[in-house]
Amino acid sequence: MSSPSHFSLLVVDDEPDLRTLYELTLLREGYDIETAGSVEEALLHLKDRTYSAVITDMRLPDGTGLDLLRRLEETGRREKAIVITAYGSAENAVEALKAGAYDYLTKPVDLKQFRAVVASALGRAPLTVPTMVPSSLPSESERAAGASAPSASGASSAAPAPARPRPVAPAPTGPVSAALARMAGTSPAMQEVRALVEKVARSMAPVLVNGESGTGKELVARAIHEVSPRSNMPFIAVNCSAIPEQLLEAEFFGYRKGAFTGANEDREGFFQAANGGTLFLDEIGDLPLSMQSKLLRAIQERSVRPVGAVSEQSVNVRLLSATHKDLGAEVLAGRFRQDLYYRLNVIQIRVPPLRERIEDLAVISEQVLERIARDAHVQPAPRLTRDALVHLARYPFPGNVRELENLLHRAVALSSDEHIDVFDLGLPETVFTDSAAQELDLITENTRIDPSVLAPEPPPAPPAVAPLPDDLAAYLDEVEKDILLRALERHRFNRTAAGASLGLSLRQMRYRMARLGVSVGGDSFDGDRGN
Ligand SMILES: Nc1ncnc2c1ncn2[C@@H]1O[C@H](COP(=O)(O)OP(=O)(O)OP(=O)(O)O)[C@@H](O)[C@H]1O
Repeated sequence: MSSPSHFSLLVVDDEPDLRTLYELTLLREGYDIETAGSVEEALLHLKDRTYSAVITDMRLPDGTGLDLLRRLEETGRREKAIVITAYGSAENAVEALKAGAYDYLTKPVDLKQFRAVVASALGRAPLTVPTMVPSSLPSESERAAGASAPSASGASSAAPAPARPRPVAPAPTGPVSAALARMAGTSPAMQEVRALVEKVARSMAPVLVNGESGTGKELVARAIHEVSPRSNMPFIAVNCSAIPEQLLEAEFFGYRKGAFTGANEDREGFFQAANGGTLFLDEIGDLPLSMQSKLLRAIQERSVRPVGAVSEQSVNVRLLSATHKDLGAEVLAGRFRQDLYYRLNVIQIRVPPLRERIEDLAVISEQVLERIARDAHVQPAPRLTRDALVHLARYPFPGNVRELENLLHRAVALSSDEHIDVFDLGLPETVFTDSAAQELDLITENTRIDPSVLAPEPPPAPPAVAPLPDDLAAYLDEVEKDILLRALERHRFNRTAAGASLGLSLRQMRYRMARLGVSVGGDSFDGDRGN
Protein backbone atom coordinates (compact mmCIF):
# COMPACT_ATOMS: atom_id res chain seq x y z
CA MET A 1 0.00 0.00 0.00
CA SER A 2 1.22 3.51 -0.82
CA SER A 3 2.47 5.72 1.99
CA PRO A 4 0.30 8.76 2.76
CA SER A 5 2.80 11.15 1.16
CA HIS A 6 2.14 9.55 -2.20
CA PHE A 7 -1.33 11.03 -2.12
CA SER A 8 -2.01 14.55 -3.23
CA LEU A 9 -5.30 16.23 -2.46
CA LEU A 10 -7.02 19.35 -3.72
CA VAL A 11 -9.25 21.04 -1.13
CA VAL A 12 -11.81 23.50 -2.51
CA ASP A 13 -13.63 25.83 -0.12
CA ASP A 14 -14.22 29.58 -0.17
CA GLU A 15 -13.97 30.00 3.60
CA PRO A 16 -10.29 30.50 4.50
CA ASP A 17 -10.77 29.21 8.07
CA LEU A 18 -12.32 25.96 6.92
CA ARG A 19 -9.72 25.55 4.23
CA THR A 20 -7.00 25.86 6.84
CA LEU A 21 -8.76 23.41 9.15
CA TYR A 22 -9.06 20.77 6.40
CA GLU A 23 -5.52 21.43 5.24
CA LEU A 24 -4.02 21.02 8.71
CA THR A 25 -6.03 17.88 9.39
CA LEU A 26 -4.91 16.27 6.17
CA LEU A 27 -1.29 17.44 6.43
CA ARG A 28 -1.16 15.72 9.78
CA GLU A 29 -2.20 12.51 8.03
CA GLY A 30 0.84 12.92 5.78
CA TYR A 31 -0.86 13.89 2.50
CA ASP A 32 0.27 16.61 0.06
CA ILE A 33 -2.35 19.36 -0.03
CA GLU A 34 -3.22 22.16 -2.41
CA THR A 35 -6.17 24.46 -1.95
CA ALA A 36 -8.54 26.56 -4.06
CA GLY A 37 -11.29 29.03 -3.17
CA SER A 38 -13.56 28.75 -6.23
CA VAL A 39 -14.56 26.49 -9.10
CA GLU A 40 -12.40 28.48 -11.49
CA GLU A 41 -9.33 28.29 -9.29
CA ALA A 42 -9.88 24.56 -8.81
CA LEU A 43 -10.08 24.03 -12.58
CA LEU A 44 -6.80 25.90 -13.03
CA HIS A 45 -5.13 23.57 -10.54
CA LEU A 46 -6.65 20.55 -12.28
CA LYS A 47 -5.33 21.76 -15.63
CA ASP A 48 -1.79 21.66 -14.30
CA ARG A 49 -1.74 18.29 -12.58
CA THR A 50 -3.65 15.29 -11.33
CA TYR A 51 -4.59 14.58 -7.74
CA SER A 52 -5.53 11.47 -5.82
CA ALA A 53 -8.75 13.12 -4.66
CA VAL A 54 -10.63 16.39 -4.70
CA ILE A 55 -12.51 17.52 -1.59
CA THR A 56 -14.95 20.27 -2.36
CA ASP A 57 -17.53 22.35 -0.59
CA MET A 58 -20.93 22.32 -2.31
CA ARG A 59 -21.50 26.09 -2.31
CA LEU A 60 -18.77 28.05 -3.99
CA PRO A 61 -18.78 31.71 -5.07
CA ASP A 62 -18.80 30.98 -8.81
CA GLY A 63 -20.73 27.71 -8.92
CA THR A 64 -21.21 24.49 -6.98
CA GLY A 65 -19.27 21.41 -6.09
CA LEU A 66 -21.53 19.61 -8.57
CA ASP A 67 -20.14 21.77 -11.40
CA LEU A 68 -16.69 20.60 -10.44
CA LEU A 69 -17.82 16.97 -10.27
CA ARG A 70 -19.37 17.19 -13.71
CA ARG A 71 -16.15 18.60 -15.15
CA LEU A 72 -14.22 15.71 -13.60
CA GLU A 73 -16.69 13.23 -15.12
CA GLU A 74 -16.81 14.91 -18.55
CA THR A 75 -13.07 15.01 -18.89
CA GLY A 76 -12.65 11.41 -17.71
CA ARG A 77 -10.56 12.42 -14.72
CA ARG A 78 -9.69 9.71 -12.22
CA GLU A 79 -9.68 11.85 -9.08
CA LYS A 80 -12.06 10.61 -6.41
CA ALA A 81 -14.38 13.40 -5.27
CA ILE A 82 -15.69 14.04 -1.78
CA VAL A 83 -18.37 16.69 -1.41
CA ILE A 84 -19.15 18.64 1.74
CA THR A 85 -22.80 19.68 1.95
CA ALA A 86 -24.79 21.81 4.37
CA TYR A 87 -26.49 19.91 7.17
CA GLY A 88 -29.92 18.64 6.21
CA SER A 89 -29.55 19.07 2.45
CA ALA A 90 -30.03 15.41 1.63
CA GLU A 91 -30.94 16.17 -1.99
CA ASN A 92 -27.56 17.77 -2.58
CA ALA A 93 -25.80 14.75 -1.17
CA VAL A 94 -27.85 12.44 -3.35
CA GLU A 95 -27.16 14.59 -6.41
CA ALA A 96 -23.45 14.51 -5.64
CA LEU A 97 -23.38 10.73 -5.36
CA LYS A 98 -25.36 10.36 -8.57
CA ALA A 99 -22.95 12.70 -10.30
CA GLY A 100 -20.11 10.35 -9.40
CA ALA A 101 -18.89 11.60 -6.01
CA TYR A 102 -17.17 8.93 -4.00
CA ASP A 103 -18.80 10.07 -0.77
CA TYR A 104 -20.12 13.12 1.00
CA LEU A 105 -19.84 14.73 4.43
CA THR A 106 -22.26 17.10 6.09
CA LYS A 107 -21.39 20.29 7.95
CA PRO A 108 -20.26 20.75 10.64
CA VAL A 109 -17.62 18.29 9.56
CA ASP A 110 -16.58 15.75 12.16
CA LEU A 111 -12.81 15.58 11.70
CA LYS A 112 -12.62 11.91 12.63
CA GLN A 113 -15.16 11.11 9.93
CA PHE A 114 -13.36 13.45 7.57
CA ARG A 115 -10.10 11.53 7.97
CA ALA A 116 -11.89 8.20 7.64
CA VAL A 117 -13.73 9.16 4.45
CA VAL A 118 -10.56 10.53 2.84
CA ALA A 119 -8.62 7.38 3.79
CA SER A 120 -11.40 5.24 2.38
CA ALA A 121 -11.47 7.21 -0.87
CA LEU A 122 -7.74 6.68 -1.22
CA GLY A 123 -8.11 2.96 -0.62
CA ARG A 124 -6.14 3.08 2.60
CA ALA A 125 -6.77 0.76 5.51
CA PRO A 126 -9.88 1.60 7.50
CA LEU A 127 -9.50 2.92 11.03
CA THR A 128 -10.33 -0.33 12.75
CA VAL A 129 -10.03 -3.81 11.43
CA PRO A 130 -12.42 -6.33 12.97
CA THR A 131 -10.76 -8.65 15.42
CA MET A 132 -13.70 -10.32 17.13
CA VAL A 133 -16.07 -12.79 15.55
CA PRO A 134 -19.70 -11.67 15.41
CA SER A 135 -22.15 -13.88 17.21
CA SER A 136 -23.75 -15.38 14.15
CA LEU A 137 -20.88 -15.65 11.75
CA PRO A 138 -20.62 -19.14 10.33
CA SER A 139 -17.63 -21.32 10.97
CA GLU A 140 -14.92 -21.70 8.32
CA SER A 141 -16.41 -24.96 7.05
CA GLU A 142 -19.86 -23.40 6.86
CA ARG A 143 -18.42 -20.53 4.87
CA ALA A 144 -16.82 -22.89 2.43
CA ALA A 145 -20.02 -24.86 2.04
CA GLY A 146 -22.29 -21.86 1.99
CA ALA A 147 -20.65 -19.88 -0.76
CA SER A 148 -22.05 -21.79 -3.69
CA ALA A 149 -24.42 -24.29 -2.13
CA PRO A 150 -27.64 -24.44 -4.08
CA SER A 151 -30.81 -23.54 -2.26
CA ALA A 152 -32.84 -26.55 -1.30
CA SER A 153 -36.06 -24.69 -0.74
CA GLY A 154 -37.66 -25.31 -4.12
CA ALA A 155 -40.22 -22.89 -5.46
CA SER A 156 -40.93 -21.62 -1.97
CA SER A 157 -37.93 -19.37 -2.33
CA ALA A 158 -39.68 -16.58 -0.48
CA ALA A 159 -39.01 -18.42 2.77
CA PRO A 160 -36.45 -16.43 4.74
CA ALA A 161 -32.92 -17.73 4.83
CA PRO A 162 -31.27 -18.17 8.20
CA ALA A 163 -30.20 -14.96 9.88
CA ARG A 164 -26.53 -15.68 9.80
CA PRO A 165 -24.52 -13.31 7.66
CA ARG A 166 -22.31 -14.79 4.99
CA PRO A 167 -18.93 -13.10 4.72
CA VAL A 168 -17.28 -13.53 1.38
CA ALA A 169 -13.63 -13.77 2.14
CA PRO A 170 -11.90 -14.44 -1.16
CA ALA A 171 -11.31 -11.47 -3.37
CA PRO A 172 -11.91 -11.95 -7.07
CA THR A 173 -8.91 -13.59 -8.66
CA GLY A 174 -9.04 -11.98 -12.07
CA PRO A 175 -10.17 -8.65 -13.39
CA VAL A 176 -13.75 -9.95 -13.69
CA SER A 177 -15.76 -10.44 -10.54
CA ALA A 178 -17.03 -13.95 -9.90
CA ALA A 179 -20.51 -12.61 -9.20
CA LEU A 180 -20.59 -10.65 -12.46
CA ALA A 181 -19.48 -13.73 -14.34
CA ARG A 182 -22.19 -15.75 -12.64
CA MET A 183 -24.82 -13.23 -13.70
CA ALA A 184 -25.79 -14.82 -17.02
CA GLY A 185 -28.01 -13.16 -19.59
CA THR A 186 -27.71 -10.89 -22.57
CA SER A 187 -31.18 -9.31 -22.53
CA PRO A 188 -31.22 -5.50 -22.60
CA ALA A 189 -32.43 -5.57 -19.00
CA MET A 190 -29.45 -7.63 -17.82
CA GLN A 191 -27.02 -5.55 -19.82
CA GLU A 192 -28.38 -2.49 -18.10
CA VAL A 193 -28.06 -4.11 -14.67
CA ARG A 194 -24.45 -5.06 -15.41
CA ALA A 195 -23.57 -1.57 -16.65
CA LEU A 196 -25.12 -0.03 -13.53
CA VAL A 197 -23.19 -2.41 -11.27
CA GLU A 198 -19.91 -1.32 -12.82
CA LYS A 199 -20.86 2.33 -12.66
CA VAL A 200 -22.00 2.45 -9.04
CA ALA A 201 -19.23 0.19 -7.75
CA ARG A 202 -16.74 3.06 -7.76
CA SER A 203 -18.51 5.22 -5.19
CA MET A 204 -19.78 4.88 -1.65
CA ALA A 205 -23.33 5.64 -2.79
CA PRO A 206 -25.91 3.42 -1.12
CA VAL A 207 -27.73 1.24 -3.62
CA LEU A 208 -31.19 -0.23 -3.23
CA VAL A 209 -31.69 -3.38 -5.28
CA ASN A 210 -35.31 -4.04 -6.07
CA GLY A 211 -36.89 -7.16 -7.50
CA GLU A 212 -39.02 -10.20 -6.87
CA SER A 213 -37.74 -13.05 -4.78
CA GLY A 214 -35.04 -15.12 -6.47
CA THR A 215 -34.30 -12.67 -9.28
CA GLY A 216 -30.64 -12.27 -8.33
CA LYS A 217 -30.62 -9.25 -5.99
CA GLU A 218 -27.92 -10.67 -3.77
CA LEU A 219 -25.86 -11.55 -6.82
CA VAL A 220 -26.06 -7.90 -7.90
CA ALA A 221 -24.96 -6.75 -4.44
CA ARG A 222 -22.02 -9.15 -4.43
CA ALA A 223 -21.02 -7.98 -7.89
CA ILE A 224 -21.03 -4.33 -6.76
CA HIS A 225 -18.79 -5.26 -3.84
CA GLU A 226 -16.43 -7.35 -5.94
CA VAL A 227 -16.01 -4.66 -8.58
CA SER A 228 -15.55 -1.93 -5.97
CA PRO A 229 -12.26 -0.82 -4.41
CA ARG A 230 -13.50 -2.61 -1.25
CA SER A 231 -13.31 -6.04 -2.85
CA ASN A 232 -10.50 -7.20 -0.57
CA MET A 233 -12.52 -6.36 2.52
CA PRO A 234 -15.50 -8.32 3.88
CA PHE A 235 -18.91 -8.55 2.25
CA ILE A 236 -21.49 -9.24 4.93
CA ALA A 237 -24.96 -10.29 3.79
CA VAL A 238 -27.75 -10.09 6.35
CA ASN A 239 -31.34 -11.23 5.90
CA CYS A 240 -33.23 -8.66 8.00
CA SER A 241 -36.47 -10.64 7.91
CA ALA A 242 -34.92 -13.62 9.63
CA ILE A 243 -33.69 -11.94 12.82
CA PRO A 244 -36.01 -11.78 15.84
CA GLU A 245 -36.82 -8.16 16.69
CA GLN A 246 -35.34 -8.30 20.18
CA LEU A 247 -31.97 -9.46 18.83
CA LEU A 248 -31.65 -6.91 16.04
CA GLU A 249 -29.68 -4.26 17.90
CA ALA A 250 -27.17 -6.75 19.32
CA GLU A 251 -26.77 -8.45 15.95
CA PHE A 252 -26.27 -5.19 14.06
CA PHE A 253 -24.09 -3.28 16.53
CA GLY A 254 -22.62 -6.03 18.75
CA TYR A 255 -22.66 -6.16 22.53
CA ARG A 256 -20.46 -6.09 25.57
CA LYS A 257 -20.03 -8.91 28.04
CA GLY A 258 -22.75 -8.70 30.70
CA ALA A 259 -25.01 -6.41 28.65
CA PHE A 260 -27.84 -8.93 29.06
CA THR A 261 -28.37 -12.47 30.28
CA GLY A 262 -26.36 -14.77 28.13
CA ALA A 263 -23.90 -12.11 26.97
CA ASN A 264 -20.89 -14.05 28.19
CA GLU A 265 -18.34 -12.30 26.05
CA ASP A 266 -17.89 -9.24 23.86
CA ARG A 267 -19.29 -9.70 20.37
CA GLU A 268 -19.05 -7.67 17.24
CA GLY A 269 -22.09 -6.86 15.19
CA PHE A 270 -22.61 -6.85 11.44
CA PHE A 271 -21.36 -3.26 11.15
CA GLN A 272 -18.03 -4.02 12.79
CA ALA A 273 -17.68 -7.24 10.79
CA ALA A 274 -18.22 -5.31 7.56
CA ASN A 275 -15.82 -2.53 8.51
CA GLY A 276 -13.87 -1.39 5.48
CA GLY A 277 -16.13 -3.47 3.26
CA THR A 278 -19.78 -3.76 2.34
CA LEU A 279 -22.86 -4.51 4.42
CA PHE A 280 -25.74 -5.94 2.39
CA LEU A 281 -29.11 -5.69 4.11
CA ASP A 282 -31.50 -8.05 2.36
CA GLU A 283 -35.25 -7.68 2.89
CA ILE A 284 -34.71 -4.23 4.37
CA GLY A 285 -38.46 -3.62 4.05
CA ASP A 286 -39.03 -6.09 6.88
CA LEU A 287 -36.98 -4.13 9.42
CA PRO A 288 -39.22 -2.92 12.27
CA LEU A 289 -39.58 0.84 12.71
CA SER A 290 -37.66 0.87 16.01
CA MET A 291 -34.62 -0.65 14.31
CA GLN A 292 -35.00 1.64 11.31
CA SER A 293 -34.26 4.68 13.49
CA LYS A 294 -31.19 3.01 14.98
CA LEU A 295 -29.95 2.10 11.54
CA LEU A 296 -30.50 5.63 10.29
CA ARG A 297 -28.49 6.99 13.18
CA ALA A 298 -25.61 4.60 12.50
CA ILE A 299 -25.58 5.64 8.85
CA GLN A 300 -25.65 9.36 9.64
CA GLU A 301 -23.07 9.19 12.40
CA ARG A 302 -20.95 6.54 10.71
CA SER A 303 -20.51 5.03 14.11
CA VAL A 304 -22.24 2.42 16.25
CA ARG A 305 -22.55 1.74 19.95
CA PRO A 306 -22.57 -1.93 20.95
CA VAL A 307 -25.28 -2.85 23.45
CA GLY A 308 -23.88 -2.27 26.94
CA ALA A 309 -20.94 -0.15 25.71
CA VAL A 310 -20.35 3.41 26.87
CA SER A 311 -18.67 4.74 23.76
CA GLU A 312 -19.28 4.69 20.04
CA GLN A 313 -17.06 2.99 17.47
CA SER A 314 -16.40 4.53 14.08
CA VAL A 315 -17.29 2.30 11.18
CA ASN A 316 -16.51 2.63 7.51
CA VAL A 317 -19.13 0.57 5.76
CA ARG A 318 -20.72 0.79 2.36
CA LEU A 319 -24.40 -0.02 2.56
CA LEU A 320 -26.29 -1.97 -0.05
CA SER A 321 -29.86 -3.07 0.54
CA ALA A 322 -32.52 -5.07 -1.22
CA THR A 323 -36.21 -5.67 -1.02
CA HIS A 324 -39.01 -7.33 -2.95
CA LYS A 325 -41.41 -4.73 -1.54
CA ASP A 326 -42.33 -1.37 -3.00
CA LEU A 327 -40.53 0.73 -0.39
CA GLY A 328 -42.14 3.95 -1.64
CA ALA A 329 -45.54 2.44 -0.87
CA GLU A 330 -44.26 1.23 2.50
CA VAL A 331 -43.26 4.83 3.29
CA LEU A 332 -46.73 6.07 2.35
CA ALA A 333 -48.30 3.38 4.52
CA GLY A 334 -46.17 4.55 7.47
CA ARG A 335 -44.27 1.27 7.72
CA PHE A 336 -40.92 2.58 6.51
CA ARG A 337 -39.17 5.79 7.58
CA GLN A 338 -38.98 8.30 4.79
CA ASP A 339 -35.59 9.66 5.88
CA LEU A 340 -34.10 6.16 5.88
CA TYR A 341 -35.67 5.48 2.50
CA TYR A 342 -33.90 8.53 1.05
CA ARG A 343 -30.62 7.47 2.62
CA LEU A 344 -30.75 3.95 1.20
CA ASN A 345 -32.30 4.73 -2.13
CA VAL A 346 -29.67 7.03 -3.60
CA ILE A 347 -29.31 4.72 -6.56
CA GLN A 348 -31.82 2.05 -7.42
CA ILE A 349 -31.20 -1.06 -9.48
CA ARG A 350 -34.24 -3.04 -10.55
CA VAL A 351 -33.68 -6.69 -11.32
CA PRO A 352 -36.57 -7.75 -13.55
CA PRO A 353 -38.42 -11.04 -13.05
CA LEU A 354 -37.24 -13.91 -15.22
CA ARG A 355 -40.49 -13.93 -17.22
CA GLU A 356 -39.68 -10.38 -18.40
CA ARG A 357 -36.31 -11.46 -19.82
CA ILE A 358 -37.26 -14.88 -21.08
CA GLU A 359 -34.64 -14.60 -23.80
CA ASP A 360 -32.06 -15.18 -21.05
CA LEU A 361 -33.59 -18.53 -20.13
CA ALA A 362 -31.33 -20.60 -22.39
CA VAL A 363 -28.04 -19.09 -21.25
CA ILE A 364 -28.99 -19.06 -17.58
CA SER A 365 -30.09 -22.72 -17.80
CA GLU A 366 -26.86 -23.64 -19.54
CA GLN A 367 -24.78 -21.91 -16.90
CA VAL A 368 -26.74 -23.48 -14.04
CA LEU A 369 -26.46 -26.96 -15.59
CA GLU A 370 -22.72 -26.52 -15.94
CA ARG A 371 -22.51 -25.50 -12.30
CA ILE A 372 -24.56 -28.52 -11.21
CA ALA A 373 -22.37 -30.86 -13.25
CA ARG A 374 -19.19 -29.31 -11.89
CA ASP A 375 -20.38 -29.64 -8.29
CA ALA A 376 -21.35 -33.26 -8.89
CA HIS A 377 -18.11 -33.99 -10.81
CA VAL A 378 -20.14 -35.09 -13.82
CA GLN A 379 -19.04 -34.59 -17.41
CA PRO A 380 -20.39 -33.58 -19.85
CA ALA A 381 -22.92 -31.17 -18.35
CA PRO A 382 -26.53 -32.16 -19.08
CA ARG A 383 -28.30 -30.19 -21.79
CA LEU A 384 -31.91 -29.27 -22.34
CA THR A 385 -33.71 -30.58 -25.39
CA ARG A 386 -35.38 -28.00 -27.56
CA ASP A 387 -38.80 -29.16 -26.42
CA ALA A 388 -37.80 -28.90 -22.76
CA LEU A 389 -36.61 -25.34 -23.23
CA VAL A 390 -39.72 -24.34 -25.12
CA HIS A 391 -41.90 -25.67 -22.30
CA LEU A 392 -39.72 -23.95 -19.71
CA ALA A 393 -40.24 -20.68 -21.59
CA ARG A 394 -44.00 -21.04 -21.10
CA TYR A 395 -43.72 -21.36 -17.35
CA PRO A 396 -44.05 -18.03 -15.48
CA PHE A 397 -41.39 -18.81 -12.81
CA PRO A 398 -42.90 -17.07 -9.78
CA GLY A 399 -39.71 -18.01 -7.88
CA ASN A 400 -37.50 -16.66 -10.69
CA VAL A 401 -33.92 -17.86 -11.18
CA ARG A 402 -33.82 -19.65 -7.85
CA GLU A 403 -36.85 -21.70 -8.88
CA LEU A 404 -35.21 -22.45 -12.23
CA GLU A 405 -32.11 -23.67 -10.39
CA ASN A 406 -34.15 -25.96 -8.16
CA LEU A 407 -36.11 -27.29 -11.08
CA LEU A 408 -32.92 -28.07 -13.01
CA HIS A 409 -31.38 -29.79 -9.98
CA ARG A 410 -34.39 -32.07 -9.78
CA ALA A 411 -34.39 -32.63 -13.53
CA VAL A 412 -30.72 -33.65 -13.54
CA ALA A 413 -31.49 -36.20 -10.82
CA LEU A 414 -34.44 -37.59 -12.80
CA SER A 415 -33.00 -37.67 -16.31
CA SER A 416 -31.57 -40.95 -17.46
CA ASP A 417 -28.87 -39.54 -19.75
CA GLU A 418 -27.21 -36.18 -20.42
CA HIS A 419 -30.34 -34.83 -22.11
CA ILE A 420 -33.04 -33.21 -20.05
CA ASP A 421 -36.39 -33.66 -21.70
CA VAL A 422 -39.77 -32.10 -20.99
CA PHE A 423 -40.90 -34.84 -18.66
CA ASP A 424 -37.76 -34.61 -16.50
CA LEU A 425 -38.73 -31.03 -15.65
CA GLY A 426 -41.85 -31.84 -13.63
CA LEU A 427 -43.61 -28.75 -14.94
CA PRO A 428 -47.27 -28.15 -14.06
CA GLU A 429 -49.93 -29.29 -16.53
CA THR A 430 -50.69 -25.76 -17.69
CA VAL A 431 -47.59 -25.61 -19.85
CA PHE A 432 -48.73 -28.66 -21.82
CA THR A 433 -52.02 -27.28 -23.09
CA ASP A 434 -51.04 -27.36 -26.74
CA SER A 435 -47.97 -28.54 -28.53
CA ALA A 436 -48.72 -27.29 -32.00
CA ALA A 437 -45.45 -27.06 -33.88
CA GLN A 438 -46.33 -23.59 -35.03
CA GLU A 439 -46.59 -22.32 -31.48
CA LEU A 440 -43.34 -23.97 -30.49
CA ASP A 441 -41.60 -22.21 -33.34
CA LEU A 442 -43.08 -18.91 -32.24
CA ILE A 443 -41.80 -19.32 -28.69
CA THR A 444 -38.38 -20.38 -29.88
CA GLU A 445 -38.24 -17.33 -32.07
CA ASN A 446 -39.37 -15.00 -29.29
CA THR A 447 -36.93 -16.39 -26.81
CA ARG A 448 -34.05 -16.03 -29.25
CA ILE A 449 -32.77 -19.40 -28.15
CA ASP A 450 -29.22 -20.05 -29.12
CA PRO A 451 -29.32 -23.51 -30.75
CA SER A 452 -25.76 -24.22 -29.62
CA VAL A 453 -26.87 -24.55 -25.99
CA LEU A 454 -29.50 -27.15 -26.77
CA ALA A 455 -29.19 -30.87 -26.99
CA PRO A 456 -29.35 -31.96 -30.62
CA GLU A 457 -32.85 -32.82 -31.68
CA PRO A 458 -33.53 -36.52 -32.10
CA PRO A 459 -33.69 -37.51 -35.77
CA PRO A 460 -37.20 -36.92 -37.13
CA ALA A 461 -39.43 -39.97 -37.22
CA PRO A 462 -40.19 -41.10 -40.76
CA PRO A 463 -43.49 -39.56 -41.86
CA ALA A 464 -46.36 -41.93 -41.35
CA VAL A 465 -47.91 -42.78 -44.69
CA ALA A 466 -51.63 -42.34 -44.14
CA PRO A 467 -53.94 -44.29 -46.44
CA LEU A 468 -55.81 -42.15 -48.96
CA PRO A 469 -59.36 -41.36 -47.79
CA ASP A 470 -62.16 -42.76 -49.92
CA ASP A 471 -64.40 -39.74 -49.07
CA LEU A 472 -62.26 -36.60 -49.07
CA ALA A 473 -65.05 -34.22 -47.99
CA ALA A 474 -66.04 -36.35 -44.96
CA TYR A 475 -62.36 -36.83 -44.04
CA LEU A 476 -61.68 -33.06 -44.14
CA ASP A 477 -64.85 -32.41 -42.09
CA GLU A 478 -63.55 -34.78 -39.42
CA VAL A 479 -60.17 -32.99 -39.37
CA GLU A 480 -61.89 -29.59 -39.14
CA LYS A 481 -64.24 -30.77 -36.40
CA ASP A 482 -61.31 -32.08 -34.37
CA ILE A 483 -59.46 -28.74 -34.72
CA LEU A 484 -62.55 -26.73 -33.72
CA LEU A 485 -63.13 -28.90 -30.67
CA ARG A 486 -59.49 -28.62 -29.53
CA ALA A 487 -59.49 -24.86 -29.98
CA LEU A 488 -62.77 -24.56 -28.06
CA GLU A 489 -61.45 -26.72 -25.24
CA ARG A 490 -58.29 -24.66 -25.05
CA HIS A 491 -60.27 -21.42 -24.79
CA ARG A 492 -62.78 -22.71 -22.28
CA PHE A 493 -65.49 -22.95 -24.91
CA ASN A 494 -65.37 -19.26 -25.68
CA ARG A 495 -66.17 -19.22 -29.42
CA THR A 496 -64.77 -15.73 -30.04
CA ALA A 497 -61.39 -16.60 -28.54
CA ALA A 498 -61.26 -20.06 -30.08
CA GLY A 499 -62.20 -18.63 -33.49
CA ALA A 500 -59.62 -15.85 -33.20
CA SER A 501 -56.90 -18.40 -32.37
CA LEU A 502 -57.71 -20.09 -35.68
CA GLY A 503 -57.99 -16.87 -37.65
CA LEU A 504 -61.79 -17.02 -37.84
CA SER A 505 -64.37 -14.38 -36.95
CA LEU A 506 -67.18 -15.29 -34.55
CA ARG A 507 -69.58 -15.50 -37.52
CA GLN A 508 -67.33 -17.90 -39.38
CA MET A 509 -66.82 -19.92 -36.23
CA ARG A 510 -70.58 -20.17 -35.61
CA TYR A 511 -71.18 -21.19 -39.20
CA ARG A 512 -68.55 -23.93 -39.11
CA MET A 513 -69.73 -25.25 -35.75
CA ALA A 514 -73.31 -25.38 -36.95
CA ARG A 515 -72.31 -27.08 -40.20
CA LEU A 516 -70.27 -29.73 -38.41
CA GLY A 517 -72.72 -30.16 -35.52
CA VAL A 518 -70.25 -28.98 -32.90
CA SER A 519 -71.98 -27.77 -29.74
CA VAL A 520 -70.35 -26.10 -26.78
CA GLY A 521 -72.39 -28.02 -24.25
CA GLY A 522 -75.26 -25.64 -23.71
CA ASP A 523 -75.48 -21.97 -22.90
CA SER A 524 -73.67 -22.31 -19.63
CA PHE A 525 -70.35 -22.85 -21.47
CA ASP A 526 -70.95 -20.25 -24.07
CA GLY A 527 -68.84 -17.46 -22.66
CA ASP A 528 -69.38 -15.20 -25.69
CA ARG A 529 -73.12 -15.31 -26.07
CA GLY A 530 -73.49 -11.62 -26.18
CA ASN A 531 -71.16 -11.23 -29.16
N1 LIG B 1 -28.58 -13.94 -14.11
C1 LIG B 1 -28.30 -15.04 -13.40
N2 LIG B 1 -27.54 -16.01 -13.95
C2 LIG B 1 -27.25 -17.13 -13.26
N3 LIG B 1 -27.66 -17.37 -12.00
C3 LIG B 1 -28.40 -16.43 -11.39
C4 LIG B 1 -28.76 -15.21 -12.07
N4 LIG B 1 -29.52 -14.48 -11.23
C5 LIG B 1 -29.63 -15.19 -10.09
N5 LIG B 1 -28.95 -16.35 -10.18
C6 LIG B 1 -28.87 -17.39 -9.14
O1 LIG B 1 -30.17 -17.54 -8.59
C7 LIG B 1 -30.10 -17.76 -7.19
C8 LIG B 1 -30.93 -16.70 -6.50
O2 LIG B 1 -30.26 -15.44 -6.62
P1 LIG B 1 -30.21 -14.40 -5.40
O3 LIG B 1 -30.06 -15.10 -4.08
O4 LIG B 1 -29.20 -13.37 -5.74
O5 LIG B 1 -31.69 -13.82 -5.53
P2 LIG B 1 -32.44 -12.79 -4.56
O6 LIG B 1 -33.23 -11.91 -5.44
O7 LIG B 1 -31.45 -12.13 -3.64
O8 LIG B 1 -33.39 -13.75 -3.75
P3 LIG B 1 -34.25 -13.40 -2.40
O9 LIG B 1 -35.19 -12.30 -2.76
O10 LIG B 1 -34.98 -14.67 -2.13
O11 LIG B 1 -33.26 -13.04 -1.36
C9 LIG B 1 -28.64 -17.73 -6.82
O12 LIG B 1 -28.13 -19.05 -6.76
C10 LIG B 1 -27.99 -16.96 -7.96
O13 LIG B 1 -26.65 -17.33 -8.16
